[in-house]
Amino acid sequence: MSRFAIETVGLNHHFGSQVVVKDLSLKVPKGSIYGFLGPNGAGKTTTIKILLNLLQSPADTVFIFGKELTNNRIACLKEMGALVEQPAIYAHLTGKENLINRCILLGINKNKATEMLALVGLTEAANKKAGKYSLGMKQRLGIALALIADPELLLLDEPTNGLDPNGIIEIRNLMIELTSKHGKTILVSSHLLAEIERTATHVGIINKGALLFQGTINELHDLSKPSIKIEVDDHAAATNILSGAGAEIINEKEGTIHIGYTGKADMGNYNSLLVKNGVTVYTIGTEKKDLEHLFLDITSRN
Ligand SMILES: Nc1ncnc2c1ncn2[C@@H]1O[C@H](COP(=O)(O)OP(=O)(O)OP(=O)(O)O)[C@@H](O)[C@H]1O
Repeated sequence: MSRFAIETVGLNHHFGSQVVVKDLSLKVPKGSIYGFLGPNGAGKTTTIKILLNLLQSPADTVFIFGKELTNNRIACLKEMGALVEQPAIYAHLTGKENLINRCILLGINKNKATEMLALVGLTEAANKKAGKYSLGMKQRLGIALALIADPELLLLDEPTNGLDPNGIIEIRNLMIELTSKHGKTILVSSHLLAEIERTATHVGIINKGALLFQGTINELHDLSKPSIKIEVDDHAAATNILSGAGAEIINEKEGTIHIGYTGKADMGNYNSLLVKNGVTVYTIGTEKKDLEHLFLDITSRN
């Protein structure tokens, strides 16, 4: 059995002469929340549509739980639930009726509707017309619809787009619950790293259809080069002393200096050197580039 819920092997896709997905090899581990990141137009939605077989792919390029997609279309689709673009919701029906409707279509026991409403936190709004739902509630109903046939894998295309901070937190918590309590695997796309940084266990970053980074969220964190931030009473004197000692000055202003990190021992040495030379050190510590900047750095490379 494959340890990946999704694996693509050198996947390509083009619209006319525009190459939209370029030699893409995704590896989405089972049980992960995989943040599929990239700026607008990077090729995320196109990739998700390929995974769902809504767009064609060549044989032996897409594998869902180890099964080749084009030869096992139905078996693969049974493993997947998806929310791509707007959820297909009947506005004149209640949330519950929307779910019951889907149960009837799929030949699933209607009780599943109540279970799904509870899972996505819509029990109290079950009998309200879906057209009157807030955007966040509509997204949650969309996720409930995607989950109704109990798929192992959920593909969510920018599910927090347009939501307020509360709505974002609700979707975030729902994703964590679905993986931790229900053993699902989730691929969630976003153009904002900050939005999925706290939930994703793994990250794939694409731009112009090409994969620029793939790994765990910790591996992404490790990529950001740390610096040492020092707060002092006299930054001009401190800068002289530090550069004289060979430190790489990254920037300095109003009592704060950033220098390149070269190890813990050096940090101690810089501290005593400053103190010995009459500079008061208020704080000294390491600081990492925040992930949003790292994301911008990575995506501006190609
Ligand atoms: N049906 C289509 N026909 C022609 N070009 C398309 C089609 N669908 C998408 N594209 C183009 O493919 C590129 C990738 O689009 P895609 O929607 O996959 O990007 P995305 O990463 O999901 O972006 P966004 O975050 O804006 O949704 C874009 O340049 C887009 O204009």
